[in-house]
Amino acid sequence: MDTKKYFKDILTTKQLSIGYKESKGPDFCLLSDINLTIRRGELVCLLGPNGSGKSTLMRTIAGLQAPLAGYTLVEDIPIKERNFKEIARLLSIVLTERLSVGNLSVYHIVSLGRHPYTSFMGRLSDKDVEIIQWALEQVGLTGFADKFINQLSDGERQRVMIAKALAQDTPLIMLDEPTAHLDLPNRVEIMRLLRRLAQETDKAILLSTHELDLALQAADRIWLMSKNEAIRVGVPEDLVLSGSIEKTFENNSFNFDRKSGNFIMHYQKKAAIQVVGNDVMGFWTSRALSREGYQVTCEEVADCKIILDEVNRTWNLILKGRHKTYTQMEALILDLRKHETSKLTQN
Ligand SMILES: Nc1ncnc2c1ncn2[C@@H]1O[C@H](COP(=O)(O)OP(=O)(O)OP(=O)(O)O)[C@@H](O)[C@H]1O
Repeated sequence: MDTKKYFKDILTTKQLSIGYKESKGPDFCLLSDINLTIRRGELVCLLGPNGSGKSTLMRTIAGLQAPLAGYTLVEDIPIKERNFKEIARLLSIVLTERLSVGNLSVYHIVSLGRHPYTSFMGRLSDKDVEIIQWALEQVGLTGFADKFINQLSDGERQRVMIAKALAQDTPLIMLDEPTAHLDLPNRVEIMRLLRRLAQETDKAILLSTHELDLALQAADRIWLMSKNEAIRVGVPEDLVLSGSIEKTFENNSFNFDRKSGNFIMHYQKKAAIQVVGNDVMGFWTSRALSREGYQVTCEEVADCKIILDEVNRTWNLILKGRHKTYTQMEALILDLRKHETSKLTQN
């Protein structure tokens, strides 16, 4: 592998300030002094809560919105010194909006990606045709070329837009929330596809997303945005271990659990309950009990424990000296609720 090429910076921001110019009064500056780089062959995920400025940053980097200060270099030249055609050969963008051009074929849409290379008449050369076919192949849509956009699912439409970006043949592809309208299997597929493309085509791919879980699994690096704070950059594991992810998504209703990589909802806390057994059944039993508000522990709790039998899939509840065996979690939960209600009545 040509490692020099692999680590080459495609895009760099220098003391960039992003925000909005106000007609009256001072500018609305979201963040200043942003210094970031994207390298060839890497998938970078831009993460952050709603309103932290992800779209504004993406638009500013792409030159669609003027920075308040600073500038962006694409392949070492400031983007503002490049003309439209040059930029279109360096950087392609897939935006969130759903395509509303139902009467265009998949092939036609993907061929628009060749625009920066075709003549004024837009005639496609043999090379253009070859690249369009390659792009369709990359996203698994070879047999879809003649289909109209309105005949496709959301996942397929998104792949068409990625194929168009591939046909544009730019070293950097930017995608604003590419998984926004998709169900879980399609979200995973799109992330897997983008990761593979970054690795195999040596392109840099930058995407903004709310999919923390997928980003942690797929990204080479994460740009972590939160309001009025410098963007934190790092491989996912460094950002998790340093507590940055936890801090960014801190909330009264839930928290990010570093150990499991999951968000844990906060519930009203009831008494402690001991769960004996920590296999798969133990995991799901603890989940259900936490949702019910119990503080689940593996420490001894004398008058309230559940012993799991993984082999027979039964729950043995020992509550205030009484024993009862359950074959369904639901029945156990209902009994615990009854117990809580009777405690309240007694009080
Ligand atoms: N055209 C605009 N003029 C002024 N302020 C704007 C404009 N567009 C967005 N903003 C403000 O800029 C801030 C960042 O918005 P932006 O859309 O960049 O955030 P985001 O992280 O992409 O949010 P989301 O995750 O909800 O898409 C918000 O406070 C928003 O209200």
